Amino acid sequence: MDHVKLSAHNLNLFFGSKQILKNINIDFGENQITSLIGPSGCGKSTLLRCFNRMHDLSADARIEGTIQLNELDVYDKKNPVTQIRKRIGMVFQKPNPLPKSIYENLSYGLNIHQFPKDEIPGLIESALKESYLWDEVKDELKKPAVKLSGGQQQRLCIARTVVLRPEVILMDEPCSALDPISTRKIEELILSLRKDYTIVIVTHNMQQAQRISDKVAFMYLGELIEYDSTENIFKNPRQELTKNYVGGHFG
Ligand SMILES: Nc1ncnc2c1ncn2[C@@H]1O[C@H](COP(=O)(O)OP(=O)(O)OP(=O)(O)O)[C@@H](O)[C@H]1O
Repeated sequence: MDHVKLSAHNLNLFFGSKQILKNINIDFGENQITSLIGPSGCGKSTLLRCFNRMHDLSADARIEGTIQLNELDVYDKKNPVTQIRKRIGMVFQKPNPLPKSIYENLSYGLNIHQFPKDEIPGLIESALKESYLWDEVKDELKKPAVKLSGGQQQRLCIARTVVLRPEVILMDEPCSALDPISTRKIEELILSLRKDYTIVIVTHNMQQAQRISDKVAFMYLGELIEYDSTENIFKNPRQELTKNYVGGHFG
């Protein structure tokens, strides 16, 4: 791996007394797409949410171990969570645009982070182009975002993340609410974003994992069982559990 962008070391997570993540160690390479796969409830989303401190407000969540973004200790209380989330953005399962216009969905974060006012229109245009949405919305930027189709809303949510120029984008099953055509569009978009961002994506869709990822991490019951190139995970897994899962024998 050329350059490690994001990593977890000896990561344990407990909800109350129940241990959900067990000693996770993983390095994500810069400008790589990594899929997290595994049966329902194995902890994929919980792990993803650790990377940008989404558990901060869950009173019953306890995290041990470290997460690093380059040299930065993500859980060092000196680092405000808003800054962490600017650098490590997130896209959720269901498109969740703000109940505002298309334009305001993008200007919102830029204003919070005090980007210069005169740069905002240009940044919004670039983010919409980068997210394959510009041509469809350029003449109706004042339209309420909720009036877009589901697939367009998800591309808007991706644009809302990239407009802040993050380093990492976390995606939690971003296509699960979409039809096959919208899904393909988002997959193409994810592939095109790889040149600028490091992407970690939770997916249930094995074909999707094969189509878009450089590396795949297979989790089972809170443990990271195997982490390797996409080709090795699907064609030549080292672990019996991985083989059974990607072979469709359980999950
Ligand atoms: N806030 C919470 N409080 C307590 N338990 C939780 C909480 N969030 C998740 N869990 C539990 O943690 C475990 C892992 O859940 P998680 O959503 O990470 O799994 P997953 O692999 O992403 O599953 P799926 O593929 O179904 O989304 C499950 O047993 C779940 O019930």
